[in-house]
Amino acid sequence: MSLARCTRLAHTSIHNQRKYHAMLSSPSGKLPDFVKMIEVGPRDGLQNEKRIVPTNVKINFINKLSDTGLKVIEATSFVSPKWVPQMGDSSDVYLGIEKAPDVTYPVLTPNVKGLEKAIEVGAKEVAIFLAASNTFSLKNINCTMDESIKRYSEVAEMAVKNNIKVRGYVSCVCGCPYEGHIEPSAVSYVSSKLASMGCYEISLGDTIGTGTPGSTQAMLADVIKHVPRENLAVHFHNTYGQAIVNILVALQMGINAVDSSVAGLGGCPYAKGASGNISTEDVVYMLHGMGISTGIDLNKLIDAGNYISTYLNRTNNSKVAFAELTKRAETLNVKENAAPVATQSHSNEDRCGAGTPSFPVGSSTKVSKLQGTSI
Ligand SMILES: CC(C)(COP(=O)([O-])OP(=O)([O-])OC[C@H]1O[C@@H](n2cnc3c(N)ncnc32)[C@H](O)[C@@H]1OP(=O)([O-])[O-])[C@@H](O)C(=O)NCCC(=O)NCCSC(=O)C[C@@](C)(O)CC(=O)[O-]
Repeated sequence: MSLARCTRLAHTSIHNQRKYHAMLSSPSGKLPDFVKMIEVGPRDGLQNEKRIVPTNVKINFINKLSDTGLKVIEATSFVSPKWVPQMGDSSDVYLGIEKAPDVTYPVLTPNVKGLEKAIEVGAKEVAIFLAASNTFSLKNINCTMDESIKRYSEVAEMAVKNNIKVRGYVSCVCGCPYEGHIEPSAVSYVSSKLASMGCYEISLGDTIGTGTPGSTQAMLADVIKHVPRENLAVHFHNTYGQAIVNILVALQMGINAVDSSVAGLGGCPYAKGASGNISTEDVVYMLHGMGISTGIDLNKLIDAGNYISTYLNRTNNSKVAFAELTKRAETLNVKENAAPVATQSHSNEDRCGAGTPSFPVGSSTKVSKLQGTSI
């Protein structure tokens, strides 16, 4: 995306974007000029949904995301449907999506069985997921950290033999829902293991969103001693509203890959109380406003987030999408016909509660009128 277009969407002049870019570059390094966004909405975003989302809705959602300029979209997970029923249609979803040639569609594989299924449908990239907490590991994948390292070594080896790229996740990098504080050294230990298994990128997951700029910096400073920052990504849930500032800290520390979820969808079924990921729209808005390009069309991203929020009948948890959709509604003068605009909610209870309105409340005609309106 051109700098001029970034400017229009970010409401900031090019002059100011350059100024902010220079000002916010930390003493230890310059802010990146480009950030790779990894969209995890179709997997992390939907896995916690109690009501099964129809396969065709998942496919439409991913197809819309493929048209936004995103280069990485985590499509689904080949986990046990007994553990995560929402992902039970992973093969149909993967086979049903239109795969853009310049986009990769990684899938989660918790064991060899999952990898075999991923190979069957022709997946080119898989993700394996370790935790920096033993208790979380037991709750999430039914084995200890040590057992999971052994299990994933087999998965990674088999993937590499099949020319499949492997991405790694570490959960609980800033805290565990069961054990509380997690030492940065535990995160570094697990990250090093993933690197030695051949993961080309390791995504550091603040699963329950308790990290602050301080704990994020301490954790990253330790991990960077063991794994090159070029091979790291960050993955923040926004439970405590800290995700966007934690991402800025990560960028200042030289990390240039960020996971996020449109409309702030998400949550881990085995991390009670954890809310959605930071919304992709909010991250992209911040990045463009600082003169950092992403290649993403923010308008199309908002449309994709609006599509899935409307389907789920949920409040759109992206502040940026909410603001821009409100503006679109005003421009189209449809406001008087719509029910009151939903207030933003960030609690998991609200997100899961039936009847929480998405934006805007009203007929699908009104919603579709708002799609694609330029900002
Ligand atoms: C790992 C297991 C399978 C162990 O679960 P288990 O019960 O110990 O496994 P099992 O081998 O005893 O198998 C149990 C049943 O599941 C079947 N099964 C077994 N594996 C598969 C498979 N791959 N695909 C389909 N079916 C499978 C297997 O065939 C068997 O079926 P049965 O014989 O009873 O009919 C299970 O615990 C599991 O699937 N866990 C995944 C949980 C999950 O998806 N969590 C969310 C993703 S992680 C996350 O969100 C965090 C992250 C990545 O976003 C970063 C962050 O924010 O922290």
